[in-house]
Amino acid sequence: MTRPLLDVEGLTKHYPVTEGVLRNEVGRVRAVDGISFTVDRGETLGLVGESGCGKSTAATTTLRLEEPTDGHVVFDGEDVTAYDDRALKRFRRRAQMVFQDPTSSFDPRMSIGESVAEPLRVHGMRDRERRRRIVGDLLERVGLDAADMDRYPHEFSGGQKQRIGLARALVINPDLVVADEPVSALDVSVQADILDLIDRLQQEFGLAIVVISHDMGVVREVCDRVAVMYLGEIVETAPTEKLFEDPQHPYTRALLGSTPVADPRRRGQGTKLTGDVPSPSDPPPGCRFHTRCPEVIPDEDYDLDAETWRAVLNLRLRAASQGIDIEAVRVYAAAGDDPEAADPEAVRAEIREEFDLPPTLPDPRAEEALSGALDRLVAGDADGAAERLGEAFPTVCRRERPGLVPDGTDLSADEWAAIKEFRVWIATLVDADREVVTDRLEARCANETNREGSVDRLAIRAAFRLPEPLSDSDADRAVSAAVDSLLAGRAADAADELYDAFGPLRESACHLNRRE
Ligand SMILES: Nc1ncnc2c1ncn2[C@@H]1O[C@H](COP(=O)(O)OP(=O)(O)OP(=O)(O)O)[C@@H](O)[C@H]1O
Repeated sequence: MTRPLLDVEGLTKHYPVTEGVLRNEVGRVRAVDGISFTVDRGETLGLVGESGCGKSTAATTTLRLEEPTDGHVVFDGEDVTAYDDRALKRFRRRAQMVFQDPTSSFDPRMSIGESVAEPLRVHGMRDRERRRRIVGDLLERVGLDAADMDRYPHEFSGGQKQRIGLARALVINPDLVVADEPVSALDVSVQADILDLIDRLQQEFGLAIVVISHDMGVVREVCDRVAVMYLGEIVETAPTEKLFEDPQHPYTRALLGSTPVADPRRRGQGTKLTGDVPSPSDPPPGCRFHTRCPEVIPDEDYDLDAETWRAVLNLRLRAASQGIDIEAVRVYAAAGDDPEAADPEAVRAEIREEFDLPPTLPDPRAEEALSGALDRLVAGDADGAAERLGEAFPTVCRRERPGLVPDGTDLSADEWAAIKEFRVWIATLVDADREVVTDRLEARCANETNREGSVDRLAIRAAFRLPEPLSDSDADRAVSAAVDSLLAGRAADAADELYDAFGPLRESACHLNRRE
């Protein structure tokens, strides 16, 4: 069977930002903003990215420890987002979470045997001796002693506690474990042991695991596939080796460039990440990474290298956010003399230096625009300067938001997004009988029916925004076959057709990789 255990599609979590006693909503933190990924049985997927990019929120909303704002989570053919309390309790048996800090995740008054056995008790196993047998066996499997079960958390080291945390997650035989930064609170000396243990347990128990980490080294060690997150979005997914050998997204390259690598041949590969992650309550337009991207695409009319273009855009961004304190620059340029009398040329030079801009840009048209903007800045017209820079230095990276496109196909980002939505919708019907499939299909396609009022191929294509034909002929064939199966009420076949054709594909979201 090729269907994944977990199919997450368009998952979104926005936290409201409120103000005043009436708690009026004045904004939203877009912690997770429409991410999609799959996890196969027995597979380890890494979710990697800098702090604050939404990894933990992705985990807690996938497991419905928090309610998602939007999107679907399909687990073994069931829509987790539609579960009632009972179904959710069943799901919690099958999908477990391991937290970063092993110390705070244990009750200091409970022996670790009681802690590990707690999920068994909660889920109804009353026989104490049986619980102790299971716990003893598991403690041994994670490298501790069965006799340790009568000891208390403070008697164990951080690494041992993380082993106990893993035992507790495994005690009710889950199919999926989500481990949030499983080693980042541990001494470097024991991190490798815990990663080895995760690897071993994954094989022994045939688990699907999602490992969340900010550390590329950790995901490389244990993951089969990796999804890279930036500011609430997934920007690239790829099998681990491919991701490290040939990263497609500039953010992945920058993350790799910021990770110390043991292999001297790979040292210095990529560029270091600079600047802070922008706030998820006001993410940049277009590609969210464009404000920091070392490879941000230059306007084609200019002849400027990547570094200079980055420097010009940094000035543009700072000017737009009113972040240039021209009075302070004047004080600096005056070097102890009256700032009001500071030489405008020296002030301009100071700004250029601050932004790593050369004294003259090599492209005359770009130089003209830049010096015009600098003149306005020096004259105290910050708005005019920002406007001039905004007009003169456009980039597609700011103008258009790139969606994920799969490698090796001609699909557009919109087509690929539509296929994933179609697939996850079908995935919730694989166990349904024909009438149910037909009813659901009719409801979904109600606005698209043909003249006779019935659902046909075109109606399904229209309802799921699947153009006919798709830009990629193989993809079109697979989608057509799935549509036919669906019309015949065979949802399981339709799902298989789509998962077979679009198994975990390599994807990335960057204008650089876009086919014209
Ligand atoms: N309950 C909440 N209310 C408002 N904002 C939140 C809430 N929880 C998380 N956030 C914000 O959502 C964003 C994503 O947070 P999240 O913890 O998911 O990121 P992360 O990648 O796991 O980071 P870290 O590794 O630091 O935990 C952050 O900006 C965070 O401040």
